Amino acid sequence: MAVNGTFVSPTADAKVAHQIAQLNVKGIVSSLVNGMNGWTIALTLLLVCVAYDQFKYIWNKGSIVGPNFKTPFIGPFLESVHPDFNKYHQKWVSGPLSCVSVFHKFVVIASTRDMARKVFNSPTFVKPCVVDAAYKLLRPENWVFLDGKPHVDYRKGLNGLFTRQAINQYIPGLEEVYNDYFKRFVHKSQVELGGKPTPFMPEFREMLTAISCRTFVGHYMNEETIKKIADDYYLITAALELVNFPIILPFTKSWYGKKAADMVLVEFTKCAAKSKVRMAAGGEKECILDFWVAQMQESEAWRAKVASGEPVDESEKPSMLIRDFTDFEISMTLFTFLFASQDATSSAATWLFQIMADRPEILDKVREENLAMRNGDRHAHLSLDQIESMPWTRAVVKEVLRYRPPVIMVPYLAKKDFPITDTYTAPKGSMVIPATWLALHDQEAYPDPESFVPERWITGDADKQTKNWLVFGTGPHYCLGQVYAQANLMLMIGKASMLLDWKHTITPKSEEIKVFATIFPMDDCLLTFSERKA
Ligand code: HEM
Repeated sequence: MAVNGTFVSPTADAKVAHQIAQLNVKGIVSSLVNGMNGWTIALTLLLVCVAYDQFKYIWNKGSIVGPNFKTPFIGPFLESVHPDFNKYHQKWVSGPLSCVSVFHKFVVIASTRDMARKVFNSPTFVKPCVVDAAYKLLRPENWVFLDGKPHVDYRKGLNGLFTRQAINQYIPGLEEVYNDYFKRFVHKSQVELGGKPTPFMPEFREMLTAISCRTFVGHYMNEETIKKIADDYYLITAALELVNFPIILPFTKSWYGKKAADMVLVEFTKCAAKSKVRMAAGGEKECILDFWVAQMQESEAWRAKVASGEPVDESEKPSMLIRDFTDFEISMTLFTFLFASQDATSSAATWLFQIMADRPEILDKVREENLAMRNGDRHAHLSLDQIESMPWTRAVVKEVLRYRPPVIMVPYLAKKDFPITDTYTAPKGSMVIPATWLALHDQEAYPDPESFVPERWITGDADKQTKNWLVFGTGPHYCLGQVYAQANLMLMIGKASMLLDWKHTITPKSEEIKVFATIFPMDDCLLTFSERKA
C-alpha cells in the first residue's frame, strides 16, 4: 500500500525536505503571510484583541469579586442599557469591592459603608467622572470636573448661593410654583381624567424642573421654555444611561441628549445676560442667578474703587470677592445644578407622595404640624427655620431619603493606581463607584432598615449615624445643594398636605424599584389628586 509520506512524517516528503533544507525565518514569515488572505488576518487580529481584553480584565480584577470572564469588548453593556435594581443589589452584597468591565472601562464598585467612604474621601486618588457621556453633555471644561485646589476655590465662590439667608429668598418662588402645579395636578386628575389614576412620575419631574428653574433663574425663563426643558430633560437622563458608550452616534440617545443639553445651555446663557442687566439696574435678588451676578458686580465695584485710589471702608468689602464669569460660564454652572438636582429631587418627590399616600396616619401628623406652624392659615408662608423645625415633616423627608436614596452610586475615576485596601489596588483609569444603599440600609445604624420608620429621626438615634448618612455623598464633592434640597422637599410635602388629598393605586410593581439614573417606583406611581377643602 502506498503510504503518503507527508502524512507519516514531514521529513519523509521530498518537497518538504527541500523546503526545510532552505529554512530561514524570513522564508517562513513570508510564506505564512502569503498563505493568509484578508479574512484570516482580520480573524487573527480579532482573536488577539479578545484575548488581550480578557487578560486585561482578569489582571485588573485581581482578588475582588466579579465575573470570571468578560463578554468580549462590550462586557455587560446591554445590562447598563436596561439597568436592573436587583442585579445592582446582588452586586453590592457580593463583596465590599466588586467589579465589571464595560467596553474599555474597568469598573470597581465599593459597596459597604467603609469602602464607599474611603472612595469619597480619597481626593488624592479619585475625582468625580460621571459617565463618559456626561463630559460631552456638560462640557469637559465644566467646573464639576475640576479637581483639587481649583475645585475647592470654584466651589467656595458658589457657597454664598446656598447659605440659609439665600435659601430663605428662594422659598417664596418655590411656594408660587407648588401652588400652580398642585392646581394642575387636581385639574389633571379630576377634569382631564375624571378621577382615574395615572402615573404621576412624569408630572413630578416637570414640577421639579419648574422648581429648579425658578430657584436658579427666577422669572428670566418663560413657562414654555421650562416645559420644553422638562420634556427634553428625559433625553439628557436617558443619554447618561448609556454607561461608557465611547462615542456619540447620530440618532442615538446620547445624540438626542447632547442636543437637549445644548438647548438648555443656550437658554441659561440668555437668562445670565438678562440678570446682569437687571442687577446692574439695582433690581431685587430673587434667584441663584441674581445672587451670583450681584456678587460679581459688587466684587467688581469694590475692585474698581480700590484701583481708583478712592478711600475705601473695609466694612463695605464684599464677604467674598469673586471674579466676573461670562454668560456661558454661568450657564454651564447652572446646568450642573439642574443636572445634580433634577433626577434626584424628582425621585425623592415621587417616593414621598407614594409613601405618604400609603401611610395616611403619618401624613396626618405632617398635616397637623404644618397647620400649627402656619397658625391655622393653610396659605401662610414659612421661613427656612420654620420648615426645618417640624419634626414629622423633617423625619419623613429624612426617612424617604434613607429608605429610597435617590443616588445609589456616584462614579469616580482613579487618577492613579488607588490602593483601596491592603490587598487590592484599583488601576489608574478605572471607574471607582461608591454605592450608598448598604450604608443606608445597615441594620446596626438603622434597625429594621427595610421598613419605613420616620420615628427613628424623632425618638431614635438616626441623626447620630453620620457615618452611614451617604445620601448626599461626603468628602470634598459632597452635595452643594443638600440643605436647600431637603428644605424644598419638606416644603413640598407640607404644602401638599395642606392643599391636597391624594390616593395611591397600589399595583404589584409599586414597591419594585426602577433605575432611571436615580430610582423610581416601577409603575411610575399611580395617583389621583383632589383639592383639600379647608
Ligand atoms: C434629594 C436631592 C439630592 C440628592 C440626593 C443629591 C445627592 C448628591 C450626591 C450623592 C452628590 C455627590 C457627592 C459626592 O460625590 O460626594 C451630589 C453632588 C452635587 N449636588 Fe446634589 N443632590 C440632591 C440635590 C441637589 C440640588 C437641589 C442641588 C443644587 C441646587 C445639588 C447640587 C449638587 C452639586 C453642585 C454637586 C457636585 C458638588 C461638587 O462636585 O463639588 N444637589 N449630590
